[in-house]
Amino acid sequence: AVKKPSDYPPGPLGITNFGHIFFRLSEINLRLEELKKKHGNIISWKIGTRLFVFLCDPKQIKEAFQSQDFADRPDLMMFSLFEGKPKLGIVASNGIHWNNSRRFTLRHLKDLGMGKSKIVSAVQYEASELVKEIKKQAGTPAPLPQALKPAIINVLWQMVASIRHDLDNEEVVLIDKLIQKVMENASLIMMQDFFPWPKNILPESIYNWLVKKHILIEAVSALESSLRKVVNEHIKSLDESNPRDYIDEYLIEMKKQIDNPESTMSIRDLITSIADLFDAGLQTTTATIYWAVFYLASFPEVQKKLHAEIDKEIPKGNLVNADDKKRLPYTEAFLNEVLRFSSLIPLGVFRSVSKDIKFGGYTIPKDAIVGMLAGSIHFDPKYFEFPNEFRPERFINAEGKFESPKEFLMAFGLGKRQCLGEALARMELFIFLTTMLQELQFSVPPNQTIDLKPNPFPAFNPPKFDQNILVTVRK
Ligand code: HEM
Repeated sequence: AVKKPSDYPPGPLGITNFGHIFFRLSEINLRLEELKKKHGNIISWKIGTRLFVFLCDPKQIKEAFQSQDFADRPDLMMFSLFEGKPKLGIVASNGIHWNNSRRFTLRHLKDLGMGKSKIVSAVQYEASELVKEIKKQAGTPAPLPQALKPAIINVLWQMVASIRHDLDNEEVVLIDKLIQKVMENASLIMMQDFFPWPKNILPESIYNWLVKKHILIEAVSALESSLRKVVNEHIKSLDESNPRDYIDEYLIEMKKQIDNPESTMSIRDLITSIADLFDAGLQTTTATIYWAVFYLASFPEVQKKLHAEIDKEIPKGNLVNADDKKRLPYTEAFLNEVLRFSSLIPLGVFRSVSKDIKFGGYTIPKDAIVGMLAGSIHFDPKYFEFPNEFRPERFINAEGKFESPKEFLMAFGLGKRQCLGEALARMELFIFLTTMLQELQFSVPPNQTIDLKPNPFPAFNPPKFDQNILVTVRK
């Protein structure tokens, strides 16, 4: 438990109890807006046994998140599916474990912009297969096809393990089903993170029953064993002179490092890193593509400009390449506006401080959980004019070129732990959406509406996925 120092940042008094947080977690953004008005740019808020500090000012967020002092992740179950200490993989690990896993993975992702990247080819292929699937529902109002998620999963599997499934193959969504199962129980996992005290007063079996521990254990061990199977197959078929993918490269590097006492590489770390890539890369990319399609349908004048730009630069029948972006400033502006307007991760991904830190005139105590109000900044007229309007033009400068206000658009976080998949995600969004727009038009079905409010979910803004959309094949 965190002690409150006398100069801790201002915030609501007392401890926010379980009932409040359990039922109102999805309204946490609204509550934070109120707190910001009342207390200023650095707020502290005790939720259960943990002290949260939320940063609201872009300059301060930048200063904090870029410094090593704020580079840790808190020790929360919600970040790491696999138990054990120290935490392995990328998302939940800290210190040398994090440093090594992040560096290795970034190196693997580095040549995404290049013409011959295997991952780019995989994205192009999945995009064209997906367009075929979407065409099947032309003329009939229906939700976007199930195939969208398998297409994104295939890209990740190609990169990690050179695996591809047909978009209607059940096996491809297995990994998604397992992650979903864990997510469905997110509030119970959070209860264990923030309200561990019942553990001390209840018999262990009753506590475990209450938090449905068996569901979590089952899902996590199924996930682990399916990833282990893939890794074992790679160990058997590895040809060191011809690495196929992320797993092969990891195995080769691990062997090279075998006598290095600083090495943190292990099969368990590899499996955790793969789970992290799926966990961090799947829901996020899928949800953003859904948002983009709902905006296209809702703002037809924007879609018209996109069609015009794409028809001129990369007409139907031409493969879209990662570096075509330069020739499509409006498309690039649209994608950035999608990221702003959806603000998928409105509070960032929590960080923590490993010692007491003096910051902004306050002390942020060791082990405090630090979030940032990215979503609120995205809708602040100080940083984005007419923030409630969907306006890709805001990112186009006087010369007609794309220009991003990098310091205010925080969709991928920033600093030391900035999204490691940002380049991959941006490339996927660009190729998927441009390929779709070459051939398709999206609209709101007659006499129906599309709700652009997110599905209520704590600290995550997914769209209402099941809404109908009308697809027309372009002539
Ligand atoms: C539109 C899609 C995506 C969004 C909006 C997004 C957003 C984010 C955000 C906000 C963070 C936290 C950064 C911070 O702490 O400052 C993050 C971290 C991360 N993301 Fe993404 N992400 C996306 C796609 C992806 C993809 C495709 C991958 C990889 C396959 C990925 C892998 C990761 C990893 C591994 C981390 C943890 C980095 C670390 O702790 O060092 N993300 N992402």
